[in-house]
Amino acid sequence: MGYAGRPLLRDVDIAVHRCECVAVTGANGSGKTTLLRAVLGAAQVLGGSLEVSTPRVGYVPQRDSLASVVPATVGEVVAVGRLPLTDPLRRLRPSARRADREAVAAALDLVGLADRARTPMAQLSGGQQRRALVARALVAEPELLLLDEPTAGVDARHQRVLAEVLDRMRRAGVAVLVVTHEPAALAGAITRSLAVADGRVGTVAA
Ligand SMILES: Nc1ncnc2c1ncn2[C@@H]1O[C@H](COP(=O)(O)OP(=O)(O)OP(=O)(O)O)[C@@H](O)[C@H]1O
Repeated sequence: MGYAGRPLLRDVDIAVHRCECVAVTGANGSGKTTLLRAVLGAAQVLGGSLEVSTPRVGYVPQRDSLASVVPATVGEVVAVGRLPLTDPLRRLRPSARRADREAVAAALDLVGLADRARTPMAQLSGGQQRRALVARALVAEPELLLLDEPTAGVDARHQRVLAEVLDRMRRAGVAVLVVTHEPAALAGAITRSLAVADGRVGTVAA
């Protein structure tokens, strides 16, 4: 896996199954984000094969500079997460629109931003923006959830909430792959750990 034909990670042999929450740790620049981006098709798979067995993929990016500069409210940013679920014709139906609204409200409530739906995204703090991006991934009702440092800049209380949410999703059958520098914060959810170093992905003993 890599960029512009140059490999960053070699001999990657991993599988993430339903009901698992797999943590990926490693030094800055080791290739953790690249691993997630390869799953999304945004980094190159230069050899071998990569199979994603569901179209329902939720993604919490490490940074989303666009989300914080476009003049959109928190509710609108989170609602974008529903788009893959709804074809344009379905979205015209009041019942579908109501389901979308309810999903957005429930996800905002879960991440503690229920009262911020109408606030411009750019007016949220860094940690609040990360929580909104988590909500955006949740409303997609993902079967595979990819998160890139979701606890960075998030206070202890909301880190605990996130760990509970991830654990609940995992138990409900979601496959979770989370890049983190703070595995202790998500210990309640993580079932297995991988470490990226020297261009390779290794298993971390439990
Ligand atoms: N789009 C890109 N094109 C070329 N090289 C890139 C691209 N994105 C990242 N890289 C390089 O790939 C390497 C790994 O980056 P990556 O973002 O995967 O690291 P990381 O392990 O997630 O780091 P961090 O802990 O700092 O987030 C870095 O040297 C980076 O400069």
